[in-house]
Amino acid sequence: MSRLPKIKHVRAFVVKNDGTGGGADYHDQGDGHWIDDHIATPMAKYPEYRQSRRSFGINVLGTLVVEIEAENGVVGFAVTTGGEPAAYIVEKHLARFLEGRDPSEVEKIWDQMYFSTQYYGRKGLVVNAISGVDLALWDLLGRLRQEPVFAMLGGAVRDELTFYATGARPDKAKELGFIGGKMPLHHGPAEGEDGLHKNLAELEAMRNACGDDFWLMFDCWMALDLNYATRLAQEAHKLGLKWIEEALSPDDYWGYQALKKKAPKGMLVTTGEHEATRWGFRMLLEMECCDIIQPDVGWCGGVTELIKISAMADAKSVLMIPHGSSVYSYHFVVTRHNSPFAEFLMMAPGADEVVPMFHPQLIGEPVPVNGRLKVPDAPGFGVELNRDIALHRPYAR
Ligand SMILES: C[C@H](O)[C@H](O)CC(=O)C(=O)O
Ligand SMILES: [Mg+2]
Repeated sequence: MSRLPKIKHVRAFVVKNDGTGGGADYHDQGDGHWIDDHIATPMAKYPEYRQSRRSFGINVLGTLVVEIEAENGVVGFAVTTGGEPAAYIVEKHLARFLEGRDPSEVEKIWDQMYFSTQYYGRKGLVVNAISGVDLALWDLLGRLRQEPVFAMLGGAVRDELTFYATGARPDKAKELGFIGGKMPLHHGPAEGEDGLHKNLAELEAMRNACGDDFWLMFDCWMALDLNYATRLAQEAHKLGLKWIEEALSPDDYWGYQALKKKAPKGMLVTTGEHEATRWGFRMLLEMECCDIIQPDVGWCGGVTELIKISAMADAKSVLMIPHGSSVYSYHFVVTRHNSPFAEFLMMAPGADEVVPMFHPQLIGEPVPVNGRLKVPDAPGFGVELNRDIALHRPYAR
């Protein structure tokens, strides 16, 4: 019988971007930021949506903040994306499966959240909302038990995390001590041979700047077709590209299966950032679609689901390197042998300095120094919600 206080209240907030950065909705940045500068996307076949991802609405959702308060006043929280529609789902649908319940019932609560929404959910926004609640629940549990989340997950298997950086300046990432640099792909199939050559020229410039041993990767953000991805992989292999990421639509399991067979020997095929749940990842793993899966713990179903996804990958000797998600990833990665390094998203506009990934929403968000980080051992995820930001609760009950 658990001695924990019961859950009293679940609250969902949205955050107005005050212009200092998108926080969990990291694509919600101002003009001139590298993350919105002519990046290849599935929408780039329409010239009017090619230059900026904000032009087609990449930032419409915004951040979701979930708070879960226990009867003794202790509050756990999490931030992810999903904004107002996710806040609606949390308050109007999911909260009922938590309020009045024992916070240690993570499995039962997850199961009820997922199967009660399955008829309109399964992936995307609804699983984002479930992930936010699940992360807030793990944060609350950690605070009630006075343990960091990584300890509740079985404990750290290494002393510190090692990071690669995602951003437009791998040369700067190298100077800052990262083990590799993942570059956004700037040109997709609609920009033809000229675009392909520009992509390769950028890679070559970074290879020359970074030297032969530094990892360089391309993030293709679902923008390519199989033919283009295969050509890019073959040409980029000559320049030592380590992996080609999310080249195709997340729904095209067959395409990924073919790409993995066609990619040059030694080049890794990675994907999964926009995949969700154990069932989605089972498809990627059983169809042998990739060498590394990249679930985002704030989108794939939270920690409770990532435990299952990670175990499946481990059994198949596939690495699991989560996408972004700051502390929510770090607490998981440090506990798993098949997650030997982590991603750090460079949120400085020029990708040339290390700033907190979810700024300004978290207080105490740790950042890598010299490409390394010891995961803080404060209770829960070890961060606090910045209450100076404009929080708004649209569906208060
Ligand atoms: C750089 C990518 O287009 C995207 O914004 C981030 C991402 O996919 C990743 O960090 O991985
Ligand atoms: Mg990516």
